[in-house]
Amino acid sequence: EKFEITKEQQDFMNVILDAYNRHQIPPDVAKKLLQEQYSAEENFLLLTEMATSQVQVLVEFTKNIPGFLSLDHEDQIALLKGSAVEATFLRSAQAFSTKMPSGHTEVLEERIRKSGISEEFMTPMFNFYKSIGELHMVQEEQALLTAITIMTPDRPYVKDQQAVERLQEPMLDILRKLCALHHPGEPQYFARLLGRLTELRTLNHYHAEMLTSWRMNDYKFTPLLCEIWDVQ
Ligand SMILES: CC(C)c1onc(-c2c(Cl)cccc2Cl)c1COc1ccc2cc(-c3cccc(C(=O)O)c3)sc2c1
Repeated sequence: EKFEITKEQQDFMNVILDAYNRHQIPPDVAKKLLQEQYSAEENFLLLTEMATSQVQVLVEFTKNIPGFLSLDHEDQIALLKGSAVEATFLRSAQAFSTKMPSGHTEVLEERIRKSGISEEFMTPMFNFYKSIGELHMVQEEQALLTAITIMTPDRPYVKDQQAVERLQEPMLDILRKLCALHHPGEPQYFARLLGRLTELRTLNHYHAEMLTSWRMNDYKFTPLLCEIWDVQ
């Protein structure tokens, strides 16, 4: 059956979902969103802490994606560096639409809007957050979409793209079946999810500009972010 999820696909899905739920931003870091001051510097520091913690979460989640650790080591790094911003956009978008307790969402939006990011990037960023929120993804879809984003074969410097494709394709097949299962009234839902992945790629470009303008204003990042984003 085209939409029947097989036993091994269900097992695979449970591994991804468990990893996705196990690795989260520590509550004390997320809680800080409510406590600290609202100056641009304070907001930037908080968001830097969130992004740094998020990258650590991303690395742990990625290591749990079946097959990732058997890839060429340099390709593992290339996939993480190539997907870090997109995965963080997905994760923070999901935090906006589902995870955050109500009230945190406005605080997070306020801090992002007042953290030295220029106006021109706010529109595409918050349009993306809105478009993710409107999808009402279930947890399995969120976890799988993040894993699929990480396992994108055509990232810069990936040598064995076929090996990455072989890991991404089975996840796309499970996602297609999950969409049919969880959104029976919307035959186009899977296509809409894939459309978000295309939108994510454009956000990479805006993010690179955000980094440049932060650096021009002498904002500092953590060593982990400098390494994964190739800055400084
Ligand atoms: C250095 C810093 C200023 C920065 O540079 N670019 C970006 C960025 C920005 Cl603005 C937007 C998208 C992507 C990136 Cl990369 C950032 C800040 O990134 C953030 C901002 C907010 C959140 C919320 C998270 C959140 C909440 C609850 C729960 C969870 C969870 O995973 O459980 C996550 S993560 C996270 C990471």
